[in-house]
Amino acid sequence: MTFASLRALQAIIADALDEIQAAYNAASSSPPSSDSDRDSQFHTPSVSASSFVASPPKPRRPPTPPLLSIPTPTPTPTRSEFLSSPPSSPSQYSASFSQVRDSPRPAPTTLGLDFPALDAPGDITSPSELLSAHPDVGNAISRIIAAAEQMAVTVRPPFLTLCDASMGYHLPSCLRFLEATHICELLRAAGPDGMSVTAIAEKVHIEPVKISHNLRLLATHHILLEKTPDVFALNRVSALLDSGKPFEEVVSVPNKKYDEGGGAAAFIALNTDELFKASAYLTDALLPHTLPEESVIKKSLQPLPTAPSKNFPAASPSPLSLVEKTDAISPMSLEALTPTSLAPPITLTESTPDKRNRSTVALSMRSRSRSPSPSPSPTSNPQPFASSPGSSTPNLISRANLVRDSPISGPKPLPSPLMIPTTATPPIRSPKSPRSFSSTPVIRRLLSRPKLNPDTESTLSPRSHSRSPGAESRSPQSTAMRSPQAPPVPDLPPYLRPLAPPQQRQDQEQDQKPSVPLTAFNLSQRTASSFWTWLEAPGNEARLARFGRAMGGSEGWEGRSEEDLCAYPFPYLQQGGLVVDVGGGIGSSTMRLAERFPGLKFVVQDREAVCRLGEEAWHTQCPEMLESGRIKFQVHDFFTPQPMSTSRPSVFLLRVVCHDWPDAFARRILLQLRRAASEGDGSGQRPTYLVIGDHILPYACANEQDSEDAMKLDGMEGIDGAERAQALRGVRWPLLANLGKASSNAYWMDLTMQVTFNGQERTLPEFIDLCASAGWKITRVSRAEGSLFGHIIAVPATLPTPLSPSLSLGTPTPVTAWNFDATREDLPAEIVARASTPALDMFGSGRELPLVGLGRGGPAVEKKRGMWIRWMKGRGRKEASRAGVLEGDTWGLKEEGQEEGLGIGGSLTPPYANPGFAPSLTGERQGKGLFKKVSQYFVE
Ligand SMILES: C[S@@+](CC[C@H](N)C(=O)[O-])C[C@H]1O[C@@H](n2cnc3c(N)ncnc32)[C@H](O)[C@@H]1O
Repeated sequence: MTFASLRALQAIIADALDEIQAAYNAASSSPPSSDSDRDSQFHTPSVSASSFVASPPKPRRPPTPPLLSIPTPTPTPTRSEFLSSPPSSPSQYSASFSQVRDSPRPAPTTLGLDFPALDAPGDITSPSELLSAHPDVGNAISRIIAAAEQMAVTVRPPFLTLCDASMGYHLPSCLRFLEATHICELLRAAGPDGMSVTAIAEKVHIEPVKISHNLRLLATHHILLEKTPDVFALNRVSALLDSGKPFEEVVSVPNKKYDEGGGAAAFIALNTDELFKASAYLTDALLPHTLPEESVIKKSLQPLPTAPSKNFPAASPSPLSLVEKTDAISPMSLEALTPTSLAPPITLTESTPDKRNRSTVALSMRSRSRSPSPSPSPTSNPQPFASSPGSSTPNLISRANLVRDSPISGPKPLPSPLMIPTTATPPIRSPKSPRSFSSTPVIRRLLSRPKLNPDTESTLSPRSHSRSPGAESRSPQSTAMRSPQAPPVPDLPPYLRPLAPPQQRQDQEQDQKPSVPLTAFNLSQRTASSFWTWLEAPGNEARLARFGRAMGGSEGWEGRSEEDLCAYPFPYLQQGGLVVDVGGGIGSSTMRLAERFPGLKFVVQDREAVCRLGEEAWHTQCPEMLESGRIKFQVHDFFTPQPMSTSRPSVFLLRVVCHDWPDAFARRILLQLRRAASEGDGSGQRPTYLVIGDHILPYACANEQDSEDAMKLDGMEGIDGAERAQALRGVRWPLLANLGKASSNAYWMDLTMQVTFNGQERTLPEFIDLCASAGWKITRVSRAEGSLFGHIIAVPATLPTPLSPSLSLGTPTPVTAWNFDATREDLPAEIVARASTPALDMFGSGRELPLVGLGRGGPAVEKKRGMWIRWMKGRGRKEASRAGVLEGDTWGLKEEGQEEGLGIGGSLTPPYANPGFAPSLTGERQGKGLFKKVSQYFVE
């Protein structure tokens, strides 16, 4: 059957190619002049207003076609035949599959308009590029990608497939290198003949051999073009990373690199930087016992032990010794010596050059290492790997520190033009002796601070690690690193500059206790802050700005056709209707929609720092819309009630917001919108529509339950487009039901959400449940071709009853144990101490906690458990209700009089009734947030 399967895949590719070619041929006679012209050629189905309200189910899709007969194999072309002529058309096999084709395959005719070429930068406004975005073409493209990948994996030796998958991490690394060094700007200027690595090296001051190898990996993956040996050029893919600005300009004003253009470069830079690093910690975050608390950070702060140990067998050479033996510093040695993510990348963080003082970072490092400045207060800069407030410079690592015993051989690097001049010198700390966790200033501050929520908390970061007193004796290097007589620091190439000096880092580490890992992101950045807070921390300004721009770049997920825009209910809204873009970022979606729907008004809500950036961007790009008042930015926390006005909004838009949050939080956002929504009056006045823009994940296998009955059970009945959203168009044997590789983007994003936020992309049934739990009924679903990005439209439905205490009390607060700071005086001291660490901010993680000590903890554990129970019985319940931190079936209070679960969460079993388990572990959803985490402490 394997050959049959391979031939079927081959036929799928051939058919899809024929379809694309026919579309191009048809278009070449009258190239599309605009989206609407183009769409009309393809008879884009019109969308009626009624389709946005509950509609009867559509006819089911045709039954699965019968399995295919095995086609006759073709003779294999000889090598000379292959080289002298194109291989015979695979379409000759297609006849065998005509029975399963979705539509008749158009016969290829004379080539007219050509498909965009891979080997040259394309003009995204050309008819050829525009046509490639048409949904029908996009669908054919998806089938080609899915079939080609499946075919490749089928024929490839499994070991090599695994090698490819397991070492694919170098791809984002090299992409980041390409983007951060602004090589695309150089290559654009060089034109189609490309640029040699020697010439590139002169500009970026990185060894030519490193450049060529990094770029060749990208060329091997069709992201760049190696025109001739060691000469590289942009192609259709890498051209997207080009800012369009001169190289010198992006070097001297890197913060402005993303201000124009489509945002793709910002999106790729974001992905390949903080998000990529977070992913490396996915398993560590899920299996915390594989990475004992603190060790992850200690590992990065001290040389690896040379003595045999459980984690590092003696055979592993110390990275320091590696450094000593080499002239250059490898990323691995840096990783071993420093936290992985360290400071913002050099290309992002610095301010514009100070014309008065063009001293470089390296120069300032030199002077610092000769005469350290007095130690500032330990709490003066809570961002250990970021710039000091008021400083334009991130903390830096001294290359000399790393290789201080082995001076760098070879010519001294030239001052790099990528180096960002700075006027500020980061503070340097004098060594301090290790202190206990609770006596550190930051912990004292945390213990005494007022009520917090996850998005206002201070960053507690890697410097919080106390070093063990013996660390220094194990690490002679570390003593030298601290020496004020450290040798002069050579100039650093830009990609090294974000790294924090070991001396500074080690000193800072003594100030704080580390956080317990929260998400993979938290582990990777050594911060207990939420991603959003971290992004707003001093020193991350450029990352924050980049994030906003990156969201604009993510528009590529959405289709560009009229049909895709019709996914929105906007054409049916009254003139002057108000669209509230909730968590709208800097307003990238709003900008696109405002241009397309001039009769509507928009409010973009977000966090204060983001709104500020948004306003700046709009003032530059389209000030008239702001000035006319058609668009407004509004600082608003979406966990709190919507600001109410006399008229209710026509639409609440939540684009790529729900996926940032676990269910309990997403539900809270939706509930707030539901409370502010108009239900409509059934005659004329429309309800407030909720539009969710997120990926909608199909299963990777066929869903045998795709029957009408199953749809009913899943709540999909009456949802226009539900069927199409479940079963992808064009899928046929032997393709995966989700079109495999063609859909991988959505599944990458799913994992990105997990590692960064404990969030997730969702399947349609998951969306239906989520919406229903917050009083919304989904009425329509549509999905862009090729990306699985979907638009879900919902209307107000019955609110769940009883409303959660938080909502009925009107005190919706993001649910984390931080909230319990408010009640600290009532808590046992042990809970206070624990709850005051960021460890409790779980973002509602549903991950299972280790059953440490359960049932075998002896009297000590029993005593703790007793304390927990007493508190829960007494103040806990009352305070939880008052603070409104508990909600619904998993968080919420039981009705008065119900004793189960000590009144907390109907699904929880009292710990005393089942002493073998922590309270959270018997819950339907494994318990969340405070209860889960606090319970953990009581069984540890
Ligand atoms: C993934 S971005 C999406 C931005 C925008 N919707 C878009 O598609 O371009 C999520 C946004 O949620 C915002 N956000 C996070 N927490 C928030 C909160 N509590 N209240 C309001 N906005 C918040 C972030 O600042 C960010 O801009």
